[in-house]
Amino acid sequence: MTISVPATSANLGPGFDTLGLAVDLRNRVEFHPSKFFSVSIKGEGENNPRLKGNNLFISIFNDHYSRLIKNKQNFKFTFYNQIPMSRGLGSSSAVIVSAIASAHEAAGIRVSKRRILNHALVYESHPDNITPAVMGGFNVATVEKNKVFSQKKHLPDYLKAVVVIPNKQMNTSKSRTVLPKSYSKENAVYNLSHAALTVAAFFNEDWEMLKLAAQDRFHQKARMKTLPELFSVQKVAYESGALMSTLSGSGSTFFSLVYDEDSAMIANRMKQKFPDFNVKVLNFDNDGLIIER
Ligand SMILES: Nc1ncnc2c1ncn2[C@@H]1O[C@H](COP(=O)(O)OP(=O)(O)OP(=O)(O)O)[C@@H](O)[C@H]1O
Ligand SMILES: N[C@@H](CCO)C(=O)O
Repeated sequence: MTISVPATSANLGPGFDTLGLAVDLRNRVEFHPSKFFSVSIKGEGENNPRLKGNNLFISIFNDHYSRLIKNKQNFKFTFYNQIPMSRGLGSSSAVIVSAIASAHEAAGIRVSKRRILNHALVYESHPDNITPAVMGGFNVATVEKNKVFSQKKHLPDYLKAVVVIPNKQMNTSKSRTVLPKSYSKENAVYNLSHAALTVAAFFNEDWEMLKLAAQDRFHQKARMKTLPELFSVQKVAYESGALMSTLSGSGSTFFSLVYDEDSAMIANRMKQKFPDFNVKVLNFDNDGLIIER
């Protein structure tokens, strides 16, 4: 059985803990019953011995598998990881979603994407990464009574993502500690109106509106100050024609949405200006979680 889940870019400027989209960079896990438990990792994390033992995937898989089925069975897992860890591209969501989906598949239980998403909420309380990880596309999501309520918009293939990935990791829980404890009414209204405009611009495909809409007063500045080169990344992205350019999730990656025809030029400029950062042009992903039986 093979399960794969895409990377995600959350917040999208003003949509803190609310907006997110999926990009075509996937973590894939293959597994089958085996006499002995074993884990092998290829790609991101392959040189991290900690991941072979006490792995977030394995603990969530075990939680669900033991809940779903009485018989104990060992599995051989092979991970093919493309999503860099703690860089704001939803690596933890991909692991959480793939572990829950894998446990259900291993137990022979078919379950809807919506159920998987609601289970994922137990491990990541904000829905902005887990929702696009499961559903694909652009999503607006909220949580009520421990359930995710979301709306999805497919993203057209004439748009691309340019991601600039610094070497520096930014752990989400640590990156949340630099945020203000409260916001003024003025700033709350600013973010509310800009997030609403961002959603409307995505659904109406008014891409030129995004640059104005995607401005934020909640989280970006405080986080970008911990890696000040990110201010230059955003400036160069906009000067080069990006339609929106925002801190991806809790950082450290910077995400830009661009027209396909501009993507190579914008990526090349980023590579020249920021030679120490990893620059990638990615397609958007409209599939989310994929289960191959
Ligand atoms: N491939 C993986 N295998 C096992 N655990 C992983 C894997 N990828 C990520 N993790 C776990 O998720 C943690 C990273 O989560 P964190 O929320 O800090 O970053 P992120 O999800 O990449 O960023 P963001 O939520 O801002 O998009 C890692 O420290 C590790 O515990
Ligand atoms: N909304 C989350 C995304 C990262 O998981 C944050 O900004 O902390």
